[in-house]
Amino acid sequence: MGLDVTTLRGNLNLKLGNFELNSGAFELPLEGVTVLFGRSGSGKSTLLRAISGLDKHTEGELYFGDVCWQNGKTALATQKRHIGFVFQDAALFPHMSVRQNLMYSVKRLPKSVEPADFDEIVTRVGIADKLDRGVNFLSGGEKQRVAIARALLTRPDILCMDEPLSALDWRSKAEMLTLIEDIVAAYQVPVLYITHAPAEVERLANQIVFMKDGAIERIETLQESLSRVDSPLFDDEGAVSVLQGTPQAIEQGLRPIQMGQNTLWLSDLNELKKDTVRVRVLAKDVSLALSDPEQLSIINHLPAEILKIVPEDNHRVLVRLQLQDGQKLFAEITEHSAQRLQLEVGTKLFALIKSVVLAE
Ligand SMILES: Nc1ncnc2c1ncn2[C@@H]1O[C@H](COP(=O)(O)OP(=O)(O)OP(=O)(O)O)[C@@H](O)[C@H]1O
Repeated sequence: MGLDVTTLRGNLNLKLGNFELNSGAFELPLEGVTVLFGRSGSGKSTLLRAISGLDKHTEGELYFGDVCWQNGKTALATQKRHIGFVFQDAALFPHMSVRQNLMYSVKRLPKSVEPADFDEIVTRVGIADKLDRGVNFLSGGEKQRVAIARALLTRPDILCMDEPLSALDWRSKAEMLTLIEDIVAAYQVPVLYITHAPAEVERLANQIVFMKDGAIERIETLQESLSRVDSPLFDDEGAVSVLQGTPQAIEQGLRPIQMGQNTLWLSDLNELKKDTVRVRVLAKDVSLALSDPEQLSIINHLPAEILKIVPEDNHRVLVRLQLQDGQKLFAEITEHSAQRLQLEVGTKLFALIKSVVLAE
């Protein structure tokens, strides 16, 4: 990440039974976490297999920076692409200990690749005290940690994760999300991440590859995709905004999150180790007032300006707002309220936020 972002570009085709992957030409700067998102059967796993060279029927072309990975039917072998894999079921050797599983892949590294720092990785991933345990005696979350450590030990240029959290309970999911953020920051390894869960996308994604019927439909940043009123990331809870801010020390039993000159107050007091956090706000939890409602019990009220007003079904309207620091927020209000407040593009007002949670 940072200065030298490698771009993955190509156009891949792969036929599997009745299914055809025809990605279309794409150019993907590998920075942070790239989520592959789409309905079941849209071809996310197939695209990941084609990118990784795991299917020898892949055709088309693919370049990792200047290095050619696929040219027609000629493909660079998967092990020469320096990719780390983490799948839904950790895929460990069941009769080996954690350490043996890890060493198995370290020993098979090409001589040209220097193994990563074993102790540092197992400590960061949280398995240093489990190295001599048989993997059958690990929980689902622990197995996934081993799979992540195994992948990191090979110093991958890309980490591919195919629904890595889908078999875990909510608590393990939350811990793993924190771990994934941590390893992306610590090792600067770009991640290709498949998930169905919008909450995981909101928490992790820098950019999103939307897949549909075996093709890449579009590639967008998280904020671009959340700015569309028909974003595929919105489920039955409706439109969602993700705001970014800097956590401050707890004050009066609340956690202030600084966003430019304004502050959001969270009731979540868990320790936050990061400089920047993402918070999630449902549009239906945001209402609007023309004057600063200081007397209200709602603590979060931010000055905002209307960018767009979009009529929805059920006599409701979606109002796109810009906050003072430039971040965008959706409010969903009734048509009646919109008329009563005489809202129009450019109106300056206050967004009252009933509920804010950390994205996870
Ligand atoms: N080896 C195979 N032979 C035949 N068809 C296959 C094979 N592998 C996958 N398919 C089919 O290709 C289509 C795309 O599958 P893929 O797993 O890429 O989708 P996906 O978007 O990852 O779905 P999900 O979210 O359910 O995992 C599916 O219809 C699947 O049944």
